[in-house]
Amino acid sequence: MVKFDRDAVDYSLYLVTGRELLPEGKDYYESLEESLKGGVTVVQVREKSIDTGEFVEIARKTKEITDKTSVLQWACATPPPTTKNCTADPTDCTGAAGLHVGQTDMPVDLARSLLPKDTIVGISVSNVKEAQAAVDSGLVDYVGIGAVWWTGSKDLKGKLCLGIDGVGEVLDVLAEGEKQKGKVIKSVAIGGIHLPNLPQLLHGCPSPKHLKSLDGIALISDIVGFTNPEHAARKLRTVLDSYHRVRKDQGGLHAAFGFNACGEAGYMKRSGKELLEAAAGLIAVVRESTPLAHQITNIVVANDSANATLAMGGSPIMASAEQEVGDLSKVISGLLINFGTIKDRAGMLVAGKAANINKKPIVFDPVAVGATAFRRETSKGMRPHQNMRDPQLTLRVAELLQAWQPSVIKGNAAEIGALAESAEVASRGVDSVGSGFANPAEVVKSLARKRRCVVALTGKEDWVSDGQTVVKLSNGHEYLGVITGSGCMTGSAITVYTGAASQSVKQAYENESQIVQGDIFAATIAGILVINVAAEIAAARPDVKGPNTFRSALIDELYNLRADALLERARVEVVES
Ligand SMILES: Nc1ncnc2c1ncn2[C@@H]1O[C@H](COP(=O)(O)OP(=O)(O)O)[C@@H](O)[C@H]1O
Ligand SMILES: Cc1ncsc1CCOP(=O)(O)O
Repeated sequence: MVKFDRDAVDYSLYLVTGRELLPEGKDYYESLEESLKGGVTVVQVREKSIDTGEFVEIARKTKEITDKTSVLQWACATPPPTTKNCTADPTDCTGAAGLHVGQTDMPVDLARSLLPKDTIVGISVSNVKEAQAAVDSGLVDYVGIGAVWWTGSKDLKGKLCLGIDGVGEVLDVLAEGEKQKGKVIKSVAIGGIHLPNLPQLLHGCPSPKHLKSLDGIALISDIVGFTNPEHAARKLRTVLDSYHRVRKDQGGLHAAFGFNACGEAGYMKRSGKELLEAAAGLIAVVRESTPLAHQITNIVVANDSANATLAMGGSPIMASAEQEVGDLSKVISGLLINFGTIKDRAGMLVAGKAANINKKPIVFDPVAVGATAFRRETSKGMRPHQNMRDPQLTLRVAELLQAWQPSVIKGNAAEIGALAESAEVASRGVDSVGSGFANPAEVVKSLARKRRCVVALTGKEDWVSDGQTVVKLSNGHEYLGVITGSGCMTGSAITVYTGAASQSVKQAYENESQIVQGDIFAATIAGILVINVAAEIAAARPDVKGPNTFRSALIDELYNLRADALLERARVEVVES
């Protein structure tokens, strides 16, 4: 048996066996050896429908193979060996280092009483209640949290998929347990995890309250299902290793968010002046790179948003058909998803997923999200639908924020209030009413932490946070409040600027695990400032007599705007960092 320290087990890439998923002609033991070469760190023998004798034989042979490496192997409690040649302890007859039990398998207290002292015991949990029971038992070393997403590898028996938010909630239960009992419970996520959605999981999984992260991922099909499992495991390893490297390099909250605000140097606190300089610097980047801003927006503002995008130096493409947005995603710089008239739900879901996979920033503008239950539910997420098999159907009904990870959420007070589940600010249709939040800095900061993205709250003053720093921006003109679509244009501007920021950093600092790169925070500030400073200049023009002439002048001034004007006029105040 491989010697191991129970507390120092490397759970990072946990392979669950699934012989039924092997490609035709691929031998199980050959596949196993190859996946170990690719960097698997734990193997669990999972056999659900064979006799005990066969189970024991497979588990023993598997162990012979893992024993040639430093990888640990454990057995699965099902089927429990019951033949007279075996004790009821599956690890005893297979030599496994650990035992994994499901909720309907051998109870953990019984397993513990049968097992040698040093055996590792893990249990599957699919909700907060089961996680709490695992903590309360004080008997488990780790939990398998899942299913995260729909999977064909296990009958979920009607249980809800957790989604990334659900994984975070479970991790918070473990973190609370650790605080109270002083016992660390390790965790792996499982179910529907594949190479393309791994960065999304890693980005979103730190728990919202305690920022506790996963210790690893467990998979069947994304390793076993390939003819070259070594290559499959190696690719997963690259993402995992890069994630851990970034966390180590950058430390703290920002690394947990996965945003690379400052390149390899990691997160740096910046003054208002530094942030303004970074934002103003992006004006030239936009003009030089003409970022392609894909916008799924509403019929009311589409024309103004497209013209504003061009005037800023971007290139707009308004496209919402679900059949084309995936393809488009490969060539765009950034994506805007504007709720607006909320008709293109399928397009929004497909485009967002594709943008995450292609590492393009997504700006989410939840227009009037508080106005109707339909909008609220569409933005927030109804997990049951994620169980549905047909991916198209899943995409049509699954909810946006469960389906993809935004880089920026931008909204007025009513919209941000609705997403933050605050009753402080009411909405009237698409507008916000009342005097706003008593503490807007706290609102944007906590929503940024909860949603793991930059949050911008617009209005007379704008508040922007990346979950750590909060800035207040005090430019603009009241005319912006009396033309339609100024908020939507701000969304387009943020898309242009985040797109440019992300694409400009790509060559310089490649990181496999990050969902998006670039100075998303400064780019969000830039997008807001560009609209507001151009508005001030436009409103002061002698030819501007009211909202309609202002609207045309605004496009002109966006076209004429130079970095100097931003540096001179913009008022950026760091209120918290
Ligand atoms: N009274 C105002 N004074 C200055 N700027 C404003 C004012 N109202 C809105 N803005 C600016 O106009 C843009 C749109 O904001 P807002 O009106 O909050 O969006 P929405 O159109 O989504 O309700 C933002 O850039 C914001 O800073
Ligand atoms: C065993 C198990 N438990 C929850 S989901 C699952 C199956 C995971 O398989 P895949 O990685 O192929 O989605």
